[in-house]
Amino acid sequence: QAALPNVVILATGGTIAGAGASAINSATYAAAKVGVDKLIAGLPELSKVANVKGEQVFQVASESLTNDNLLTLAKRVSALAKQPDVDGIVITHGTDTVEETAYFLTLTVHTNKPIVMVASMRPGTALSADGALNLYDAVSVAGSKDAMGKGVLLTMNDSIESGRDVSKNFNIKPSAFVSQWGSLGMVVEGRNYWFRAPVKRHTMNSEFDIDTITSLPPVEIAMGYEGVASTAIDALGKSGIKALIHGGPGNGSVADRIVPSLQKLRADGIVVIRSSRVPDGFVIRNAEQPDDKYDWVVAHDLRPQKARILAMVALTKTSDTKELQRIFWEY
Ligand SMILES: NC(=O)C[C@H](N)C(=O)O
Repeated sequence: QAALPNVVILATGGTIAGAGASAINSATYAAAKVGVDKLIAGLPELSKVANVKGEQVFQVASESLTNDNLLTLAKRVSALAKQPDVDGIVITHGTDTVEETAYFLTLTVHTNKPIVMVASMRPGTALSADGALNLYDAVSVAGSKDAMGKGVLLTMNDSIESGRDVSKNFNIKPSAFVSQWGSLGMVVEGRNYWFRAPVKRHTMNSEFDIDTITSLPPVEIAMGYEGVASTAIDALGKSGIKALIHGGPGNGSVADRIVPSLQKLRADGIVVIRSSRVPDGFVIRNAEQPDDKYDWVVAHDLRPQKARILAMVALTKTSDTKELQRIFWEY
């Protein structure tokens, strides 16, 4: 229909494509079972808001996605966004790592067209399944002119979240996704209500471009906790990584006994990035640890898993720690 926007749904699996043995199975089910054509056929309401086409990119639970999957997906999104007959793109995804993929696309895809991630906490076979409405909302947001230029978005539970800020903060409830700086808006009955816009660099304003990225450097995460030993950090230091994210407690603090191991990594040319495992807040440079003296980078407000995504992308351009710190402030 000429009056409606053209939206492509890229399907990657997850619980939104999941199936359980019975309707009471809201938590026990197999993810990534239902194909995109069946998802679209099961939701005839989509044809009222957009001309929808589906493409099955992967069929996996999101905890099993790889760096290669990220590159494949982002390159496909970038190619579609360049097509004049595509107005918006929806990506169905598992909830476990959707925040990581959303941030990767935010950093690397150069487009103003809406890119909307969507997921569900319950499989479509369960009572009160949340996937159908979430998908309807995603398609309607992806087809909206007012969603352009706002970076990669996520629609879950009536909310429109920033792909940069959003995190999974609860592992069962449909209200699982929260952005510490607030939702961008809400989508209700196919209409968008906006309250904020992102200020960090994204999509069109990013210095990174998926069309020129062919591989991602290995970056790993080590957590901090009471009684932590240096075993994991020492082993990772010998594994060929280019950067290590330290997910420390509190303000991204680091146990005294771990500091020499992190200094050894830095002396060996590995970038050390100090982040916090606390869900909200941000890490301040030279508070807790002398980052200038040790030549460490701080992850600003990014949780360890998001800091890893930015580190991989940034390292495709530079390993200069001053530049990396600038990038962590700006994105
Ligand atoms: N709700 C979900 O989608 C969880 C699932 N493990 C996934 O991330 O694929």
